[in-house]
Amino acid sequence: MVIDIIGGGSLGLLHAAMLMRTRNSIDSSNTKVRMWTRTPEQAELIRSQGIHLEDLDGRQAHIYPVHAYPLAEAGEVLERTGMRASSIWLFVKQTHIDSELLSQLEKFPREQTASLVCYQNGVGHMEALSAIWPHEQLIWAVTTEAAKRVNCNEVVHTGHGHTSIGIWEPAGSRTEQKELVNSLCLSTKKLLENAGFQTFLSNNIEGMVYQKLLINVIINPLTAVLRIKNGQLLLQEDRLSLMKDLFGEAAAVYRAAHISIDEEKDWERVVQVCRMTSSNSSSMLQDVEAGRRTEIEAITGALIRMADRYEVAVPLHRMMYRLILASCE
Ligand SMILES: NC(=O)C1=CN([C@@H]2O[C@H](COP(=O)(O)OP(=O)(O)OC[C@H]3O[C@@H](n4cnc5c(N)ncnc54)[C@H](OP(=O)(O)O)[C@@H]3O)[C@@H](O)[C@H]2O)C=CC1
Ligand SMILES: CC(C)(CO)C(=O)C(=O)O
Repeated sequence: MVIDIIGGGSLGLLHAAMLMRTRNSIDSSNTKVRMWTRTPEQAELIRSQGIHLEDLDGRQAHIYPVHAYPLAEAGEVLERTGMRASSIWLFVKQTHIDSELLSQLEKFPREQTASLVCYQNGVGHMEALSAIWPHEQLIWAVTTEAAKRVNCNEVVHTGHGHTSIGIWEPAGSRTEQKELVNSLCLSTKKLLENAGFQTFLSNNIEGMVYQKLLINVIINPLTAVLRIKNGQLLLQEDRLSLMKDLFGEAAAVYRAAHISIDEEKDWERVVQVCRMTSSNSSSMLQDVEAGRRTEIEAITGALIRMADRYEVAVPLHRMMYRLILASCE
């Protein structure tokens, strides 16, 4: 089986390296990994030098060889090798999902039953992706693993978490092909577990998405504005009190929108993720530092839109939203 990884950023490089490392050591199955990057330069670098992975204990691994190509050349490359895709894992940001990427994904040579595993934080992307992919084959992956790309072929695993996967069912739709869906989810879980990622199957994946959103609306903008690592949020009373206030506003929105929330457990989860990913720079901080567009629209923006719909006041989240917009070039 071939796994096609789209996006050679922090999480994409981490997953490619961990999947390949498994294959090179214990996995006797025939799993192969192909990487698809935005630029030909990154693909060339990965092909010629492989990927360097620093794991959580500081151990280094050099993964070589790695098949890597620019996504724009997928049609040509796959026609030449005669291998169509069956499991595509998408590691781009919400901000990268534009009409060009959607069209490249739609044209990606693949089996009829191919799944698209989507790792994005925030909400909104599944609706966009369902326009070009059968929703029963769209797998939602919600992860608290953390990674930081240090250059185009080097990545550090900065935090251990867990990954929940499940099928996206848009409101009012029904999943017809239950057997196919189950086997796609099970095979994805097995691949992740073999690679060392703690993974759960969820039949309430939307609930997990909102649980994760609650974590991201607090950690991401705060770390990006304060320019600190996740663990540093817990080291000072003023930061903790800001986190609690942001949590309180978000909880009020969830209650108004009838999204399940357990205030004690969900708050503990936010603190736990800060601890488990303490040395990570959140993905939003990585964007702000690199002068890239952030995912604020899909994270805090989504919460604010929900708050507007249910007429709940969220002044602090509005301020975080404005501060992030103001801190980007
Ligand atoms: N980093 C983390 O610890 C975590 C991240 N997440 C979420 O996972 C998702 C990915 O995050 P992360 O890995 O940090 O993001 P990065 O910004 O590090 O990586 C995104 C990658 O996508 C590539 N890309 C963009 N457009 C295309 C395209 N058209 N074709 C091919 N590749 C493309 C970018 O290429 P280029 O570099 O050339 O621009 C970049 O390498 C986000 O939604 C994030 O919120 C979730 C949990 C933790
Ligand atoms: C889990 C966490 C908070 C790790 O930093 C993340 O989701 C992110 O950075 O976007």
